[in-house]
Amino acid sequence: MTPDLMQSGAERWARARQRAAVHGGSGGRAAPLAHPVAPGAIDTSHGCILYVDDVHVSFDGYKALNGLCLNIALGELRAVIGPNGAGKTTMLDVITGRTKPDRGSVYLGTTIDLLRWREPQIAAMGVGRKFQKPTVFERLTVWENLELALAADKRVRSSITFRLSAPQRARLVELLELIHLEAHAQRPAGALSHGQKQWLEIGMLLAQQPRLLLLDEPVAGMTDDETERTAQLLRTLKGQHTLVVVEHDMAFVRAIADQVTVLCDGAVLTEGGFEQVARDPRVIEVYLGR
Ligand SMILES: Nc1ncnc2c1ncn2[C@@H]1O[C@H](COP(=O)(O)OP(=O)(O)OP(=O)(O)O)[C@@H](O)[C@H]1O
Repeated sequence: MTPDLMQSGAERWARARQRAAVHGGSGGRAAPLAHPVAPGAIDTSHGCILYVDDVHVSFDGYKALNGLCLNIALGELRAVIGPNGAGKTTMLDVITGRTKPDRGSVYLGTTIDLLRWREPQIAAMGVGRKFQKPTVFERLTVWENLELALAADKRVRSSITFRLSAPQRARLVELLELIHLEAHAQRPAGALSHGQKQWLEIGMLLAQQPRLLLLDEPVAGMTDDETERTAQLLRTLKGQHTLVVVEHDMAFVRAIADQVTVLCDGAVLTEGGFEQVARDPRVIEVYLGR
C-alpha cells in the first residue's frame, strides 16, 4: 500500500466515523459503518479492484517487469496489449501468485495484499485465470464440467450432495446459454471445437463467481465467427465481472475494450481508448519496430 492510498483510506475512514457519530441512532443507517467490509471480503468501496504499483520482476538479471503500474476499476473490461516479451504473462503470473516480484505492491481491493498469498488462496479469493490453452475435462460432458466447476466453489460445495439444487441447476443452464453451448450439454468436452472448449472453460470460471477474471489470449486459434461470439460474450460480462484480457488480436481488442493498456519492456507505455492508443506513434513504433 502506498502512503497516498493509506492516507486517503485513513481520511475516508475518519469521515465515515464522523458521519456515524453525527447520525448515531438514526434508525440504523450508520450501522454498516462499524463493519464496512467483512473479514476476507474485497473492499472495492473506492471503485478499484486491482492495484499494481511499481512491480519489478527479474529472471537471471533480465527485467521482465520494470516498474509496472496498473489500476483496474470494478466492472471494467481492460485489454492489455504489447509486443512479444513485453511482460504481459509475467504480469498475470504476479497477480495470481505464480511469480513473486522483487519489489512493488499488488492489492486486490484496498486491503488484500496479494503478495502475501499463494496461487490457490488468490484463486479462492475470487481471482480467476484462464490460460491460453483450454483445460477442460475432455471425457466428461459439457454439463459435468460445469457441475464440477460449481462444486469447486467452496461457497456452494457444502450444499452439493447427490443432486444440484434447483437454483444451482438453473444457474448452470443460464451459463450454458451464455457460453453458446446449450445444444452441446451432453457432448463430451473432448468433442468440442477449440473455440467451444475456450467458452466452456470461461463458463467453468464463471461458475465460481470470480470477482476478477484474467484471460490470456482467449481468441488465439479461434475462427472469425468464434472470435466474434467471444467478443459478444465478454461484452455481456462487462459490469457484472471485472475482466483483464491479454490479447494480440487487435480487431478483437477494438471490439471489446473501453480502455487499452500497452505494455512494453515490462512497464506501461500508454493507456487509453483503442483509437487513441492505435494512433500513438510510440505504440506504432514498438509494434512495427520489432
Ligand atoms: N521463467 C522465466 N525465466 C526466464 N525468462 C523469462 C521467464 N518468464 C518470462 N521470461 C522472459 O521475460 C520476458 C517477458 O515475458 P512474458 O512472457 O511476460 O512476455 P509477454 O508479453 O507475455 O510475451 P508474449 O506476447 O510473447 O506471450 C520475456 O523476454 C521472456 O523470455
